[in-house]
Amino acid sequence: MTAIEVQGLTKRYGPETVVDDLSFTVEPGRVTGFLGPNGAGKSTTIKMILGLAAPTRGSVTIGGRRYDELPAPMTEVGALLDAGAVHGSRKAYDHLLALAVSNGLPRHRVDEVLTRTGLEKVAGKLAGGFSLGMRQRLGIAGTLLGDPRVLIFDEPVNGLDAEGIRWVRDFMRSLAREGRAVLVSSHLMSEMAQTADHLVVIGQGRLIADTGISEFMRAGGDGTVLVRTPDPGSFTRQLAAAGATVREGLESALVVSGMTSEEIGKLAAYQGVALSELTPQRASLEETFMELTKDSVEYQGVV
Ligand SMILES: Nc1ncnc2c1ncn2[C@@H]1O[C@H](COP(=O)(O)OP(=O)(O)OP(=O)(O)O)[C@@H](O)[C@H]1O
Repeated sequence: MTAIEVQGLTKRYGPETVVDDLSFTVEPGRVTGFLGPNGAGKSTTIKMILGLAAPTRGSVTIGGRRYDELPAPMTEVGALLDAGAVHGSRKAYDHLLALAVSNGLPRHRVDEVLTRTGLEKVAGKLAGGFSLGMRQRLGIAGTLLGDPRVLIFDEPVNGLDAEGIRWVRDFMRSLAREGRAVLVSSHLMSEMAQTADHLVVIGQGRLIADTGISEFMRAGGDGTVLVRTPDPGSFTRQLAAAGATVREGLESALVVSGMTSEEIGKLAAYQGVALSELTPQRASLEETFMELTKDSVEYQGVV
């Protein structure tokens, strides 16, 4: 069953339409990256999924029901919007216990989620003394208390160091491997490249792309092929005769468009030309993302 279904979702604040007729689904068993530049409407969408903001139009359901129709929300969806939202004067264990008890969840879940997030040794310490990475783990532990099938994380790696980022990434992937639906928002494509299986990209509240990560990577190819050969001059003429367009790249490399790497390889073999490199060029994911969203960035930098 589709875990999260967003249909025609629209949110206006006064005259501003911050989420504009957005439709997408979040499926179980994969990490869906929810990407968009700052101000694109990601947080507002997540708030509507969680019933924290009312849609102006459209609907969003979790497992077929609106959030406010879920009898025990924490057993169906876990969400972390702001890892800082923890009482600093509470011990990690007590923070989780309070959450569990107030939601009618059994105490043993507290120990289970502490172990799962590697916090068992610091369970008795005050959350106020935690590093950002530890607070993030504590926040994630809280989302797991009800063992939900759907998890939502809003910019979970913001401000974390490399080790913290790696931990969060691996953790999201392990949750998806268990068959859970994981929705993770980010304004950084590079974060998503290593975490997400699927991407939903928005800009100015509108859907820009809803695609598998590998399709997104393929779309990033700009279609050129980098070729190196000891005699670039004569191979350039042969390529041009075969219909390709060739320009000179760095260090006498040839940047060829209009032919695939396979066709170029065959031509070289046919002509008896030695190649020392034959590499299809791809724009980086970050470049593809910037290109896709450039028209929808709220405030363009002025150079
Ligand atoms: N309660 C509100 N009242 C008025 N405008 C709001 C409100 N909440 C958000 N907005 C506006 O809606 C737009 C989208 O904000 P939102 O926080 O959803 O974007 P975002 O994609 O999550 O970006 P960020 O990563 O910067 O949080 C912004 O222009 C923001 O100023």
